[in-house]
Amino acid sequence: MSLANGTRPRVLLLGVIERAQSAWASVGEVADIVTPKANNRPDFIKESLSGAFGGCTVAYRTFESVAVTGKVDAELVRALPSSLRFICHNGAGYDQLDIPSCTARGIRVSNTPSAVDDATADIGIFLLLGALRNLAVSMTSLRAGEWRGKTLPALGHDPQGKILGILGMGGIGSNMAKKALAFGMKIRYYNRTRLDGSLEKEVEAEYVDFETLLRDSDVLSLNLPLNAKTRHMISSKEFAMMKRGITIINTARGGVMNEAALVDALNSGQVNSVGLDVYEDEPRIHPGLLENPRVMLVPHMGTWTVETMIKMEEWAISNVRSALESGTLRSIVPEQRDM
Ligand SMILES: O=CC(=O)O
Repeated sequence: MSLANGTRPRVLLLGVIERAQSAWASVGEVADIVTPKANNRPDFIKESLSGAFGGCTVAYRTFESVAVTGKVDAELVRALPSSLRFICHNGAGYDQLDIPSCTARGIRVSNTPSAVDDATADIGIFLLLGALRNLAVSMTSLRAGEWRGKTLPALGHDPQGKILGILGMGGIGSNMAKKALAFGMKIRYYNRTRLDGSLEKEVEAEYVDFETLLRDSDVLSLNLPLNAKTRHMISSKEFAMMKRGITIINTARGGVMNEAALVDALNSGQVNSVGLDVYEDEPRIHPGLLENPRVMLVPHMGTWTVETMIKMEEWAISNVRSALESGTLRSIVPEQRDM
């Protein structure tokens, strides 16, 4: 493939391709791959402004590349080469990217929506069962040679017959609903838009308003994207409306829930137990969560499986190919659908 002026297209690689080597090699056949030398944001910005990435039309980025570039915010977007037209993000959640800034610069962004559904819902179910059973402490005490611990852990709870409230019924939420049905849970959900009747039937879920979801749920699972509207959607006021002793699962993004308010709600007993894969300021974790035996913690590993990693990388790479070959994206983010 060559551009009108006879040169090969250039693709900027931000992060590492872990598994989908052959799919990535197919990009290398048609484009020159450029990788930054910088390993921190100031150096990356300097390198970019020096013209090192000039001519790149497409960038592929991973969630972890934020450690080098920082967030793709207005400042970073300004520093990117003026040739850049597409950013193909490997991940479902794209809150690391400031979409309005990308749109203003004419940069289209894609994510990898349904590729993550199974693995994320699986870790959601793992956290749900683990939090209901208070397994965090006994798993740690066993490894410390103390069997069930110095004091007996509190008895856990069964999922059967409990109401699982799903906040955000997209691909992950509905996948989780189907899996929770196998554990005998009753599903309620709240979503910006109600599912169509057949999908609602398939997941056997009852649509309720936000407040009813908070009031009725025995377990609440957060499955919605983080954006300006959803930041701190669950905070002190919402905890106060919940059933006393609720269990909360978050595999979405930490910022959807106010972590300091969560610690208070755990300390007061309003929230009985929590299962978390995501945190407000990763990799920092609120000490009140680390100290609390009723908190089950996983370090953002919802999609951390060989199969899902391959699916996600291949999906993101298919966006790179599509951008190079036809100037379109397979899965542009919803905010840019009209672009
Ligand atoms: O957190 C994982 C993802 O957004 O894909």
